[in-house]
Amino acid sequence: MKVLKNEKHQGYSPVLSQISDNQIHGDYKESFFIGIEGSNDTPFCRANIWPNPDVLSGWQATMEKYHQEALRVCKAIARVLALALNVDGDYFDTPEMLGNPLTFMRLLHYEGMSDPSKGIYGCGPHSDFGMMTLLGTDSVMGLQICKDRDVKPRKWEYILSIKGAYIVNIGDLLERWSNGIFKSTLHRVLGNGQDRYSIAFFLQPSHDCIVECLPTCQSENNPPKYPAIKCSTYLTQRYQDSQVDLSIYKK
Ligand SMILES: O=C(O)CCC(=O)C(=O)O
Ligand SMILES: [Fe+2]
Repeated sequence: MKVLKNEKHQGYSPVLSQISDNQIHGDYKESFFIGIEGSNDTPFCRANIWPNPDVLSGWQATMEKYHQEALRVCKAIARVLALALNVDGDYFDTPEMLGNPLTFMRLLHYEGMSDPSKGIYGCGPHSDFGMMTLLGTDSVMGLQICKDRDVKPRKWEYILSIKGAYIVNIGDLLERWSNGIFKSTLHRVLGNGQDRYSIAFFLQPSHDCIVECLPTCQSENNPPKYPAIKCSTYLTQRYQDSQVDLSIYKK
């Protein structure tokens, strides 16, 4: 499974290779990243790296099916979110918005014991960058959320995993779109010494989508809090900020 990752972060990432905002150590997790297939010069798209089918037969097809179904679920949730924001249910269903979404999937394995006082985490505190994340977890506790990131000291609450249910995290681009009506969820993962496995499916708008405050989320007394930004510009910046120098793994 340890197919080396490439510069576009596809494939396997070892423990300590990813770092969240304001963290000293990397995360105590290993992961396998599956992005969208594309030609090498398309930003955010690249041929995925798959394990040898002789070793894991049928794995690629299973992952591709999961990817397709997770996208279907996210698009259905996007319709509910649109109605909640007082725009048409199909508001996000345009080619510019969710027509060619930048969807990424990360299969995660956590290990070891976290110690937040020493900055040691399974996954350090962060919010996801995109529109929303569909998270499937096993029954090992670990995920915590902070409902109000501005209250200090921060209060962290465990999220129980419910068999057969997904956790949906609001991402930063949806916070921008909704002018802060939907707040992106600050979350982290603590290791408790047990192995923990999860699958995160990240939904991000189309590459050239301009994410700007929805007409229904602003008024004279409530002007847009964030400037309009192109999805790819925003994501490039956020991904660059969260990666440890990849060159150390290219031996
Ligand atoms: O594993 C989890 O429960 C959370 C994963 C996560 O937050 C992420 O990969 O962004
Ligand atoms: Fe996350």
